[in-house]
Amino acid sequence: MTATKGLEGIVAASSSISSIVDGVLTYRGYDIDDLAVNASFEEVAYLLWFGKLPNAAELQELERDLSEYAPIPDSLIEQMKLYPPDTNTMAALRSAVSALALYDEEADDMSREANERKAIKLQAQLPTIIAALARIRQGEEPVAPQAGLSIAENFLYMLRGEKPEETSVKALDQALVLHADHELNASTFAARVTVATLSDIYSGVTSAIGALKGPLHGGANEAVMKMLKEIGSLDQVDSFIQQKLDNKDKIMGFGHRVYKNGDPRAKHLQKMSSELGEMKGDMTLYDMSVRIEEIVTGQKGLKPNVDFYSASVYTQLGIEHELFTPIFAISRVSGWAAHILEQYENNRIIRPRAEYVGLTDQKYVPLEQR
Ligand SMILES: CC(=O)SCCNC(=O)CCNC(=O)[C@H](O)C(C)(C)COP(=O)(O)OP(=O)(O)OC[C@H]1O[C@@H](n2cnc3c(N)ncnc32)[C@H](O)[C@@H]1OP(=O)(O)O
Ligand SMILES: O=C([O-])CC(=O)C(=O)O
Repeated sequence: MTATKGLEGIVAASSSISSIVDGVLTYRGYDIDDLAVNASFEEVAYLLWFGKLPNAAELQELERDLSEYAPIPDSLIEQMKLYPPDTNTMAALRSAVSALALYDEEADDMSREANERKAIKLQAQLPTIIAALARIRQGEEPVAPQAGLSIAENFLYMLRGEKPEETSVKALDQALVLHADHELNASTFAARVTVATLSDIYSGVTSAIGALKGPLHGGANEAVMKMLKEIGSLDQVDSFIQQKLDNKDKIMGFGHRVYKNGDPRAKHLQKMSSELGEMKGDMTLYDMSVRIEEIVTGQKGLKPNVDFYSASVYTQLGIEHELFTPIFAISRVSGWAAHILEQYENNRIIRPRAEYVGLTDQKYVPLEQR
């Protein structure tokens, strides 16, 4: 038995949700380039969960359910107020989502119907939790979700306490579409491993949030913004990046396990970053990002992934970097839930083997002789 480090190239599940073939990403057979410019995030969530695009009545019903489930229990808000003020937002989100299960009477109901309902509840409640965590951290009262708003609009509304302008809503909605699912990425795999024991959907999503938090995965978008802040200005980019490359440090937001010729989502985020910069009349972050890309791609052949330009996009939307990875979770919970439902439908416990490389033939030595 020989292990493959990082399971590279191992096909560990069959799935009909999303695919990456020759650098083309599709959700249920629809090219991400098509969905990114045409579909709303709610349509995409429906597509991932139910395998087809919704008709008008189906979409309306989903939007109504999302609005109905968006409020979170008052006692959960009180609990979140007790979290230490400087807590990492992903750690707080992980705890709050785990706690959410305690308030759901059907948390352990394993029927398909109940699990679909819980998928919609989780999708509806994650934005409410994240906006509440952000406001609590600022010393402000959480703003309750407003019925009838899209997920993107409601999130920005709950965050800011006032209705956002159309351009921001559109940009965030498109970013949510782009992040919704991605085959067997680390957090989705974590979710599938967890629920393959027939544990509940909340356990699966809590595991996934833990996996998404790391800087090699979803946490990279926050790391990119920290790097841009540390660099500070366009004229500092060359020396900063060169030093990192010389030290063999990783440049966050670059590289990918599957895409070697570029992440198809990155170009949409780059375009958005440029457009938002132009609208704000400040191209600094965009120009810095483009220069970083020129150097890293030029010298290492590494291309930006989905996390690279999302950092400047979210900053241009006035969002603080502590919320970048949680926003990724707002989108990706749609994909996690789709994979969890798929795993339950055709389940077998996920239990691979390990190649043992430790000591052998050891004999027990009594404590007093050690
Ligand atoms: C949503 C997402 O999860 S997208 C990914 C987000 N993560 C990041 O942006 C973090 C930075 N990137 C990385 O750490 C990696 O590219 C990963 C984790 C995305 C993929 O990892 P792997 O498939 O294991 O690639 P691996 O680390 O083996 O990289 C291959 C080579 O490229 C180098 N490399 C990969 N990414 C980078 C990078 N961002 N900066 C500098 N060098 C890099 C590696 O050091 C390695 O070099 P070597 O062969 O000389 O040792
Ligand atoms: O697929 C991966 O390994 C990481 C990624 O891009 C994602 O989860 O969107």
